[in-house]
Amino acid sequence: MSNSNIAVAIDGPAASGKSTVAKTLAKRLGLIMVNTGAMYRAVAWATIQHGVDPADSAAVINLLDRVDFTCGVENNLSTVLVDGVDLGDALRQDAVNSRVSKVAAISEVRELLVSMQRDYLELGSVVMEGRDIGSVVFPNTPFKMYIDASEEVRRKRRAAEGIIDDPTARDKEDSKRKSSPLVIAEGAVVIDSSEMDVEQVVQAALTVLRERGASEELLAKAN
Ligand SMILES: Nc1ncnc2c1ncn2[C@@H]1O[C@H](COP(=O)(O)OP(=O)(O)O)[C@@H](O)[C@H]1O
Ligand SMILES: Nc1ccn([C@@H]2O[C@H](COP(=O)(O)OP(=O)(O)O)[C@@H](O)[C@H]2O)c(=O)n1
Repeated sequence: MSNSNIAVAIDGPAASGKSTVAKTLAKRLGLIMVNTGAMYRAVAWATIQHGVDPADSAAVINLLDRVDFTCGVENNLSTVLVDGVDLGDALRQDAVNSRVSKVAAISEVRELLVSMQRDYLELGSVVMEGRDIGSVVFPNTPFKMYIDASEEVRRKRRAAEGIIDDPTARDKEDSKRKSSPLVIAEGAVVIDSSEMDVEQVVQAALTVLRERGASEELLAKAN
């Protein structure tokens, strides 16, 4: 890593609880929380906006040159602007859910977004969540976790949010891609959150940081 900022990498399948834990951990430790799924969702959203078939790689790659994707931070949370607009909850809509795996399978899309994700470390220490953070974005960080939960629990958690999305169906579609599929990164600690509440998962994550040598100064903030 280029400076003393640290990266906490949190990966796992859809609706396993990654964003919830990443947000809580980042808030307690005063770190920037980066939601990388929102960036892939932003590209999927742009394909809708511009009438581009998300399965047409050449057309999606061409779109990357025509649309401006800007990542930033607001209140210690990552933001993504598409041609200057923060899309907020529109990124969680059904049409985005059904397109996002297709754009995420395109290597050029991943290269652009991975480079924007790495740039966050210039701004400060981060808790970053996604599918390939420990394996591709920050393979050298010691702070790696894979948050899992059973299919049944994940379906129930997403349904409780009132969102039309079958997280396990999207995972199956994601698993078909050749570049950067979801894997348990080398050295990642697996936390099965099926039977845990949010606080228990956060405590398990803090234990990983402690055991992997995070500074006392950082850990003291969590108390
Ligand atoms: N340990 C947990 N116990 C119960 N519900 C949880 C837990 N972690 C997350 N949730 C809930 O499950 C849903 C999905 O969590 P989220 O953090 O969005 O998952 P992901 O980022 O992995 O897709 C949210 O409604 C969240 O409040
Ligand atoms: N690092 C990442 C993050 C998300 N993604 C893609 O983006 C989609 C949406 O990610 P997300 O994190 O918003 O999804 P949820 O886990 O919230 O359902 C995933 O299904 C993947 O197709 C990815 O390929 N790599």
